[in-house]
Amino acid sequence: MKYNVVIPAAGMGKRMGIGTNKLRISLQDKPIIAYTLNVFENDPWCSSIVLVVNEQDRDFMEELVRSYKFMKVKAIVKGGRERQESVYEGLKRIKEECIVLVHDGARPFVRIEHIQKLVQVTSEKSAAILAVPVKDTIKRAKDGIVQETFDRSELWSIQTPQAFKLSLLKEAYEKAEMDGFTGTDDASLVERIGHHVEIVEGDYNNIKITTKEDLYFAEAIIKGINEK
Ligand SMILES: Nc1ccn([C@@H]2O[C@H](COP(=O)(O)OP(=O)(O)OP(=O)(O)O)[C@@H](O)[C@H]2O)c(=O)n1
Ligand SMILES: C[C@](O)(CO)[C@H](O)COP(=O)(O)O
Repeated sequence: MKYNVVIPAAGMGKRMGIGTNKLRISLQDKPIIAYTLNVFENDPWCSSIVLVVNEQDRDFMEELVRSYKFMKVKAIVKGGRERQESVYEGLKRIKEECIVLVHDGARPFVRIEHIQKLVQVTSEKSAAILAVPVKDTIKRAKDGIVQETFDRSELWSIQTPQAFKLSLLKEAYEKAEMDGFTGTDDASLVERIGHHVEIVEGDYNNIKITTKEDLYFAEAIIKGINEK
């Protein structure tokens, strides 16, 4: 079963606070983005990768793709100001109907078995996302006062990849642009045009590297993988 993937990597890593794109940070001598690309390069189901970058990082990313021999990277595309714009630019490069995945460059530890499970579900249902059950109790608060406590058994922490039939995702992106809607993930754009999105359970190691403490978790995950 084949798919193409768009990898948004054009962020500025503001919450990391190092003044440069966090995806350039090395974990054990390899940049974060190289871990992410490596997963898809090694998945036989992945046909091609569209990598979305910002102009400041273009030379770095091109050199990285060359030196690590990421042969599946077929296009390196200029991103936008928000993640949603970057993904949209990437999607425009994929023309033929297919299953398309969107995966954050900042999630380097996704596993091939979960990607393939996601693709299988998408081939039947057209839209599916990786997620893990929420472990904390989640409350909604206003001005520091709790308003409600959610039923945790219904809550999921949403990850990427998120997978869709290409025409469905493009329709959702076009509609969002027309309506000026911004979501924090790709599935929310598909949900709002009335399409069901399936949850596929992944694992807790598929973290998004967002803030400095995530770098410690990332090192621990790499150590754990190497010890297996
Ligand atoms: N304009 C943007 C913003 C984000 N991303 C990418 O989307 C993914 C998830 O975004 P996030 O973790 O929020 O990354 P940043 O935007 O870099 O971080 P911050 O929000 O802290 O600035 C990352 O791989 C990031 O590079 C992107 O391609 N284009
Ligand atoms: C898409 C996402 O990974 C889902 O968890 C996430 O929402 C993208 O990044 P964010 O900027 O931290 O929301």
